[in-house]
Amino acid sequence: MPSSRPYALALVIDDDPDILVAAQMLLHDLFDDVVTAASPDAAMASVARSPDVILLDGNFARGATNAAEGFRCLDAILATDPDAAVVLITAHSGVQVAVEAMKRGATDFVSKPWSHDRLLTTVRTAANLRQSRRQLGQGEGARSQGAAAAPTAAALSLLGDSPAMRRVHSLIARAGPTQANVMILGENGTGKELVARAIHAASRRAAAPLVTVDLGAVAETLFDSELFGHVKGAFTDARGDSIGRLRAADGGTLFLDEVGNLPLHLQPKLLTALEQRRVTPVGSSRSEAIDVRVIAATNLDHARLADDRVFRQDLLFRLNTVEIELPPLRERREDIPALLAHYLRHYEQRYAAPERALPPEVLAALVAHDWPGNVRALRHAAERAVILAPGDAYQIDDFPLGRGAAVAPVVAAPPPAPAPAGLNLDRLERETVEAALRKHSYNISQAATELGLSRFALYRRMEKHGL
Ligand SMILES: Nc1ncnc2c1ncn2[C@@H]1O[C@H](COP(=O)(O)OP(=O)(O)OP(=O)(O)O)[C@@H](O)[C@H]1O
Repeated sequence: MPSSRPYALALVIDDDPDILVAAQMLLHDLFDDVVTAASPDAAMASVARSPDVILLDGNFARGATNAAEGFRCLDAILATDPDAAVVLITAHSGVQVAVEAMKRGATDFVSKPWSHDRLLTTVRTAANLRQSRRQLGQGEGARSQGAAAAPTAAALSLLGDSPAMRRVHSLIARAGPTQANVMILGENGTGKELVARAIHAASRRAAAPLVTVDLGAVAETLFDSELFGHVKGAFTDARGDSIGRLRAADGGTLFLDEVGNLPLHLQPKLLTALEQRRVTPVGSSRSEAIDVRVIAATNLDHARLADDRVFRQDLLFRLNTVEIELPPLRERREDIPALLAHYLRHYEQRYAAPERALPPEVLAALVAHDWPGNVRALRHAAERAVILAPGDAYQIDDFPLGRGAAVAPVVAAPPPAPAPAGLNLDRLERETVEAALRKHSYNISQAATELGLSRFALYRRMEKHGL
């Protein structure tokens, strides 16, 4: 029976047994299997199993702080598997270590001690990136050729041939190679992050890192340190220097996800850093120059963004030199067949399931569905159908479209299958999550707040229930 966890394998390489146990427990919800290794040498056999993500400690020798061993291991991993998503663990390291790791091809970094949500978000982003690299067949070649080869490949992963998507592709092709800041607007799940990646890949910065900050997930109290970094001793937990996301993106692209969630009183700090192109780490008296191109994304619509009680217009002006709007899927239904075909084939291969037919009346009902969760929901629905479909052809009730969902009258959606006995708690959870999502029109941040969950925890539950 295929598992409902989103990823297959994580590898954690660290000489501290406590870290290995903690990471194993934490990652277990996301990965079918979490394997550990206490040294780089011991890890290489597991690297050959193509983990979705590799967490790698920088230092193994006693007292070492320059991450030399970690870098050697990173090089060896990328030589074996150029698509590997490696997240470097940078405890007590100087800020240069994180920068150097990203330059050498690490996907991201986390500092010890980590917050659980932060680690899970980083790991998940890294695993998704690996998945898209593999889907694109990108490897060392594409990464080092950077701007020349990557744009077409990255743009290819953005499916859809509707007039709206053609406009999006054309804007990516035109704005990508420039230095212009780009603002991407669209409901949750419409593909804003994919567009950000495609723009970065089409830019002259493609060989440098794309660093993401989810402004919906950064705690207000950690905002300064997360964005601008801190120096050792700046506050109680600051046991080493931390580079901060803006400097980590130096030379590359900074992706400000959910920028509309940034509280009004913190917006001037971001604006100042972007205007002056300098950041001052917490606890430091010296500012540092940064060279970043900014891509921002939000699910706020134009009207909300234009309201200066929600968003400072001077910050908006700095961010939206070019604006790319991703319409909801219900306004570009002609893209649905290609997306369905792609994700059904994708999950059939992933789960070694038979390639089933999609009868025209089922396709018609899926095209007529309103998809309030947009492409993300369609993708999850395809995965559930691949796992659950009993026959040779897909039926409409193999797809979890949600109670009360708008489905074409041609084929009425049957009521959802009753929950198996003994799983009532599961059913209640699903219904509650679904109700919160509908109440907030699939605005993930608002639904998460109402449910008392982090955005990440809500995503996990959506994935679990195929919402
Ligand atoms: N045009 C597309 N072609 C193929 N897959 C897509 C497309 N658009 C979105 N997806 C898939 O849908 C999912 C959600 O996309 P993405 O994370 O880019 O959306 P988002 O708008 O950034 O969402 P959120 O606002 O909730 O963070 C991803 O799995 C992505 O691969």
